[in-house]
Amino acid sequence: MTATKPRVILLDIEGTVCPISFVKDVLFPYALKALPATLAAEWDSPSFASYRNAFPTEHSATPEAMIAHVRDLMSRDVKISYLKSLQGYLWESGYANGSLKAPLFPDVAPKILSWTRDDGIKVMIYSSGSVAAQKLLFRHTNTEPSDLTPHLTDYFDTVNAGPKMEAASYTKIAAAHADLAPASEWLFLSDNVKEVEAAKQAGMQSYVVERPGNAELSEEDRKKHRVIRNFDEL
Ligand SMILES: CSCCC(=O)C(=O)COP(=O)(O)O
Ligand SMILES: [Mg+2]
Repeated sequence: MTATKPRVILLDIEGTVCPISFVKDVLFPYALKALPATLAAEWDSPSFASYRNAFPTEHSATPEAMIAHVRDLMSRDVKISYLKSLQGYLWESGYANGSLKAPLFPDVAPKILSWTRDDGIKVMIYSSGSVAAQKLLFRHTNTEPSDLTPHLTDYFDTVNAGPKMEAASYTKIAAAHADLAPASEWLFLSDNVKEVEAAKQAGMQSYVVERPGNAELSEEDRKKHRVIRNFDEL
């Protein structure tokens, strides 16, 4: 474990609990494939209005304009909240019909279970993916049990917490559960060095997670931050 044993562990998703390739090569193509039929069926439906109205007007005047904009954003992996909300909506059917299942790294589910059951640690999620998308992913994993949501205390995204590279977002998250622990007893785990730096600035403990398929870390990153390859190292 860490110097001061954490009472809350805050987990990033992509590149930390599951491979980046699941997001880029499975989830993104699923959303792009589902988009035209979804827009054809639901363009004027009240239940789709919040997703459509969240887009800038120039990109939501017609289904074709929206499809072109979504394609462009996804090709550049832009993590903007109106895209993330729409993606979560498009993935619902895939998780429901079993064609999507989140491939967690093998150490992830056992550690979430032992942290919460044996160590009394609360586990929460902070991802650029929408809270709705986070819940879908953890409800439909490749592990046993498949649904890990009963073991997760809370979920944060760029809407309810703010950008992941800003210290203020981590301060806001810690403040939302100030009854559990001060920021110094939170541990944030992420593949993104800039996110780790922001969490540390906010007073949290934070380590870089190096998983297969992640971006290379520089020697400087390795000197500045503790790097783990597996949650069993904690
Ligand atoms: C919540 S599932 C989809 C993941 C996603 O869209 C994403 O952008 C993940 O980013 P993260 O902050 O978890 O690295
Ligand atoms: Mg990540």
